[in-house]
Amino acid sequence: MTQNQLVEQIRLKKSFLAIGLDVDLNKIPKHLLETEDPIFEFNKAIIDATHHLCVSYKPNTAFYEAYGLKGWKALEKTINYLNENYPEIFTIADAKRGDIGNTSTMYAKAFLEDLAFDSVTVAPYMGKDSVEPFLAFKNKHTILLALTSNQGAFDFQTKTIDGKEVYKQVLETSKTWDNSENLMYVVGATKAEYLTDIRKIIPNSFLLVPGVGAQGGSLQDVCKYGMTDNVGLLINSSRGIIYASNGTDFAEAAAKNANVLQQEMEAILNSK
Ligand SMILES: O=c1ccn([C@@H]2O[C@H](COP(=O)(O)O)[C@@H](O)[C@H]2O)c(=O)[nH]1
Repeated sequence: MTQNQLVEQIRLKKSFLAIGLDVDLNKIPKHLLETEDPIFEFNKAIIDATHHLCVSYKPNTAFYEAYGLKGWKALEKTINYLNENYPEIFTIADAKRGDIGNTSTMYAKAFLEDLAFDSVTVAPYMGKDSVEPFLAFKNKHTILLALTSNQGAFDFQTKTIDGKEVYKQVLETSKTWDNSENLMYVVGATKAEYLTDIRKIIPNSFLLVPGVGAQGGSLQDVCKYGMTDNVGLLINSSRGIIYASNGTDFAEAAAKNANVLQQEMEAILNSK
């Protein structure tokens, strides 16, 4: 999917919501555990109930890898279900990969070619030759960790080296890499006050913004400081939506919570 197609979907649905599919078998409704593939059944019900309210789904691969082969199969079924039934949805494999070049190429093939996600999250720590293999995939997107939502972001990302914060160096340097037009960036909703500075460096790039909901980030603040003429934001909420209920009404309850965020987004878009 191209970025223009993503913007079209945002305008059509009046939503820039990315729903996180972080499936924990200890948290899903008990009746699903009796089915052959509880993770997929959970995802399918959530997707069918919420697809009209969001433009993206973001499975965090940790929640699938933790269940071994069964988890990986459920991830494959989930992305195939999305690509077959809702091809207009922008899909994100939140895998946070990155390694020496030939290994990165294999990671990129796994998520962008074999599983056919639209995008994958990548850590910038190993630099240019670890990220460019992901950027080489046409009409696919590499979402680089810039300033993350967790407390540990202050350990390295905000530290100053040679007079500039590390996260700013990540943003500036990554713009010089081959196929950098395929880059998007992760910026945590809990760091909204940094967005003014971030937008000075990457005025038009799409940002994936996790941290609204369970982590306490503010949608209003993120939009105030980070929104562009093309919206430029994908706001992620995972636990706050998918675990709205652990009863038989779980999908309906998830849709209710997603609807609250979509309505807020619509109001913000209408006010621009
Ligand atoms: O800086 C980051 C980068 C990634 N994440 C991931 O996003 C979701 C957030 O889930 P919530 O339940 O809405 O808190 C999860 O998959 C994280 O691993 C992040 O939170 N912060």
